[in-house]
Amino acid sequence: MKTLRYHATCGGHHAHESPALVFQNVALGYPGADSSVLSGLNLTLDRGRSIALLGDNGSGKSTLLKSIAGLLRLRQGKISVLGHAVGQCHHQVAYLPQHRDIDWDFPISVQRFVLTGLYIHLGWFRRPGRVQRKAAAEILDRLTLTSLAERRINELSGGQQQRLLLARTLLHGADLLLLDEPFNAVDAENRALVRGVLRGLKAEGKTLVTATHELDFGEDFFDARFRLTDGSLTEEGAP
Ligand SMILES: Nc1ncnc2c1ncn2[C@@H]1O[C@H](COP(=O)(O)OP(=O)(O)OP(=O)(O)O)[C@@H](O)[C@H]1O
Repeated sequence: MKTLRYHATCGGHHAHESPALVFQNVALGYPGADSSVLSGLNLTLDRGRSIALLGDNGSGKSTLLKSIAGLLRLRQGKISVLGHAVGQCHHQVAYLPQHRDIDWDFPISVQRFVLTGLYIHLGWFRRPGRVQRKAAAEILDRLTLTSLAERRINELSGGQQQRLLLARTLLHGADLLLLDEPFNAVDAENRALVRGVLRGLKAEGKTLVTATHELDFGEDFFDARFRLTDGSLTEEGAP
């Protein structure tokens, strides 16, 4: 699968040498709420690594991913993403939201939905060109969605919609991928497919942060596992 490359990067001389992620004493929460969901977060993640975020419902996995994606204002501390302040590197950071966070009744076809993965590169008004359409078609094919390309997104099953979210995330062509439960509603047959795609990303040297309930990825997929409990983050198995 070919990855699209864009001139617009959040480069800078030393940016490519910096870790994928650095959290320094970060606290996260929502406007209007007195208490933070997570606090005292410290983490350094090197490029090319793949980590799991584990934790019960409501423990803050999505909140943590949203903060890295620049969707949540920090209450305290600092997050650096690929050597830049959080929110400055959207070209290189792709976020796969939870299935429930998407308005599936929005009237858009599968094909057009996938192409929204290019929004950050094209803006609202530039149309995708031939190369980009070809890349989108390849990704749909890889996720066995080609036959559904003209369908409305609300005509898909939950598992097909989940693969569609992954397709859009892949088209973004980012170096850092934030995946919020990418196996949600994916059936057994397609699990192998999704697993293969994620393994491919890892082999390409992408950095992956995956919120998951299940360790359905195979033994060696994650380089480290972090658990969110009682508002803090601890590495499992770390001394
Ligand atoms: N938009 C919001 N406004 C206020 N509070 C929120 C918002 N989104 C999440 N929360 C709260 O933040 C806490 C963490 O939620 P979050 O969705 O990050 O957990 P999670 O670990 O991803 O859970 P799940 O496994 O159910 O997806 C919960 O107490 C939740 O109620």
